Amino acid sequence: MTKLALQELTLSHFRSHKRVAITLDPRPLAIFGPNGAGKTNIIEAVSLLSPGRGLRRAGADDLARRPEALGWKITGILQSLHQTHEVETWAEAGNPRQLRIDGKAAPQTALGRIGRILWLVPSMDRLWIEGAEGRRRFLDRATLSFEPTHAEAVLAYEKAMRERNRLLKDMVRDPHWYTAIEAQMAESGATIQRNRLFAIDELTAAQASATTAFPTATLALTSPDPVPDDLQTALAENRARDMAAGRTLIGPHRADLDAVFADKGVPAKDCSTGEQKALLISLILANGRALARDFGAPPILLLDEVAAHLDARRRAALYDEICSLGAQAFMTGTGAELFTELGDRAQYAEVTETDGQSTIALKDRP
Ligand SMILES: Nc1ncnc2c1ncn2[C@@H]1O[C@H](COP(=O)(O)OP(=O)(O)OP(=O)(O)O)[C@@H](O)[C@H]1O
Repeated sequence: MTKLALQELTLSHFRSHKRVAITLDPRPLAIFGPNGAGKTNIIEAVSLLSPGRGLRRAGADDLARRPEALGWKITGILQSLHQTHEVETWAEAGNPRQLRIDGKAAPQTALGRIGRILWLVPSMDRLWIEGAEGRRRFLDRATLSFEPTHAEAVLAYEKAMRERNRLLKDMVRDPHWYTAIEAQMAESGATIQRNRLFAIDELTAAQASATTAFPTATLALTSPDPVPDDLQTALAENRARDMAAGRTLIGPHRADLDAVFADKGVPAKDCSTGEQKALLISLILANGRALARDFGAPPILLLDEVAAHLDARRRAALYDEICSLGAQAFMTGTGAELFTELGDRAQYAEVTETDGQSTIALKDRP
C-alpha cells in the first residue's frame, strides 16, 4: 500500500529542542524517555505539519526555545501519495507562523491536501465530559482528513460570524449590513454541516466493517438549537435575540459530537476513564481505516502516552491494529518496555534532557 510517512524531521530552536535531525522509515516510531524529556515536543512539531495550531494549540511565540526566544523552525520531508514534499514552517519572534511547501509560500490549508495527521493526547481524556468545543475540534479534524476544503469553509464561516458579532455588539439594526454576511455564513455553514455528517458516516461505516479490540461508538451530530436547513432566513429572524446576547446563537459553530458506547448503550460521558479512552482510540483507528480506503493511504498518527492507559492485552491489540493499518504512528511513553509488543515492527528513539536541552537519538530495538 502507498504510505504517508515523514522521512526526515529537522527542528531548530523548537521548545526544548535546540537542534534535531532524524531520518525515519515508514514504520511506527516509539519515542521513550523520562517525564519532561521533550517527547511531546517532538510530536507537537509533527502536528504542525498539518493545518492549525498543532496538538497543544500553542501560539507561535510559545514554540520558540527559551530563554533565547528568537524564533523556531520545523522542516519535514513528507512522503505523500504521488510525490515527496519538503514542508518548512517557522516563525520569527513576534511574528505569525509561516509555511513553505517545496520552496514556495503556501497557506496552511494546503497542508491538508498533501498529508493527513491525526492525534490523541492526554488532554483529550476528558473530551467526552468537558464542553462541546473540544468534541467539535475532534470532529473537525476527522472531517478535514476526509475533506481538506473543510478548513476553508470553517475559516470563511468564522470570519463572517466575527463580522456579524461585531455588528450585533455595536447594536447595528439596519438589515443591509447583515444580508451579505449572513448569506456567506449560510453558504459555508451548509458546507460545514454536510462535511461533518459525511465524516460521521465514514467513521460509523469504518467502525462497523472492522474486527477490532476497541469498542464501537454510535455517533451523532447534535446542537443546542438544531441547525436549520435555511440558515440564512433563520439568522435574519434571530437578529434581535442574537443582539441581546451580543453574539450569534445558532449555526454550526454550536454543534456537538454525541457518542454512545454502543455495546452498553451508555453515553460516552458516563463511561469509565478507560472506556472513554478506548472509544477515542476506536475512532482514531476507524478514521485511519476509512482514509486508507478513501485517500489511498492511512494517516500519520500522533499518540501521546497512549500505551500508559492500556493493559498489556489492549496495548498489544492497539499495536497490531496500527501495524495492520500500516500507519506511521508516533507514540510516546516513559519507558521502552511499554513498546515491547511492537518488536521489529517499529523503530525506536530515546529522548533525554540535560540543562533544559533535549536530544533525540534513534535506538536499536530495546
Ligand atoms: N518554549 C520552550 N523552550 C524551552 N523549553 C520548553 C519550552 N516549552 C516547553 N519546554 C520544556 O519542555 C519540557 C516538556 O517537554 P515535553 O512535554 O515534550 O515532555 P515529555 O517528554 O512529553 O514529558 P511527559 O512524559 O511528562 O509528558 C519541559 O521541561 C518544558 O519546560
